[in-house]
Amino acid sequence: MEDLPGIAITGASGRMGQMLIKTVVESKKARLVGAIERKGHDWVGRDIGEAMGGSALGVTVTDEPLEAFAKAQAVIDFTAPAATIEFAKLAAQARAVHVIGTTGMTVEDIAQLAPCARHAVIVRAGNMSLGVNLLTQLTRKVAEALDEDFDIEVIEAHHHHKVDAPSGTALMLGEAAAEGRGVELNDVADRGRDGITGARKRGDIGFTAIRGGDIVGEHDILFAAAGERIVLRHMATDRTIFARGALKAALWGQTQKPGEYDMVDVLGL
Ligand SMILES: NC(=O)C1=CN([C@@H]2O[C@H](COP(=O)(O)OP(=O)(O)OC[C@H]3O[C@@H](n4cnc5c(N)ncnc54)[C@H](OP(=O)(O)O)[C@@H]3O)[C@@H](O)[C@H]2O)C=CC1
Ligand SMILES: O=C(O)C1=N[C@H](C(=O)O)C[C@H](O)C1
Repeated sequence: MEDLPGIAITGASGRMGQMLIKTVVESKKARLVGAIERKGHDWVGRDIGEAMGGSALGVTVTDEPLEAFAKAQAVIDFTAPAATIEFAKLAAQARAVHVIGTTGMTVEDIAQLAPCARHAVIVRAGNMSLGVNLLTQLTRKVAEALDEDFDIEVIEAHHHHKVDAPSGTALMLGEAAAEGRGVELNDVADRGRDGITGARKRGDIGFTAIRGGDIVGEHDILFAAAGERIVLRHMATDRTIFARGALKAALWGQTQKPGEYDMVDVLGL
């Protein structure tokens, strides 16, 4: 057991934080060594298992990330952009693999990860599931095969707590479609329509975000032309798919050189 890679989970009380803790505890390939919450959180100082309403797991929730990261071989982080940038610096200091599921990061945020990746492995993806990462490959292929007679729209739906839009997954799919077309997503993305928008611009890649109830995550890539439509779809019904992918990335990262990677690298797609 002591030989298994130790995993620390940030944002331990969050929807993904709790799912990750369960996934690591149930895994035979890793052990839970840290649970981190922010200063002032009422879980700090409590056993993480008990705080989650179950039996004790022998790991006390801490608000000292560096101490926790120093005991870990990997940090799995599904929190918020500002927190993730700070955690990246600390994970690099601790030479721990940093698996980042956090979405809503700007280009400037992402640029701040590069110096950290000189010292530690970073695996970052807007979606850690096998299905979505396979779908990015399919999206690229379909976009490559079709010309601009086919309008591309990415439509995503998530629960009403989600704070960022378009989702990280929608942006991954949009990037894949743009790559397939041989264009820069930034040049063609249409991210918000309201009022008199004018007719759709040929070659644009549109994004629509639906928010409601407890939808875990649904993504359609629509290729619409005169007289026909193709829809590629992924539907997540359980967050374990993201947690399992993140744990796989944490274990995969143990044997990699420092640098920035994504789930396509991890899954070998
Ligand atoms: N890549 C993927 O496969 C997936 C990515 N996600 C992404 O993961 C992230 C988290 O999602 P979810 O679990 O639903 O969100 P939650 O709001 O349930 O959890 C977020 C956690 O992060 C903590 N946190 C937020 N800001 C800070 C901070 N500045 N310092 C320390 N801790 C902080 C929160 O603490 P507090 O409650 O105190 O604010 C909370 O515990 C989102 O960006 C989401 O899009 C989600 C699912 C899959
Ligand atoms: O916030 C979520 O819940 C999810 N976020 C990720 C995203 O932004 O794409 C992944 C998944 O869809 C769930």
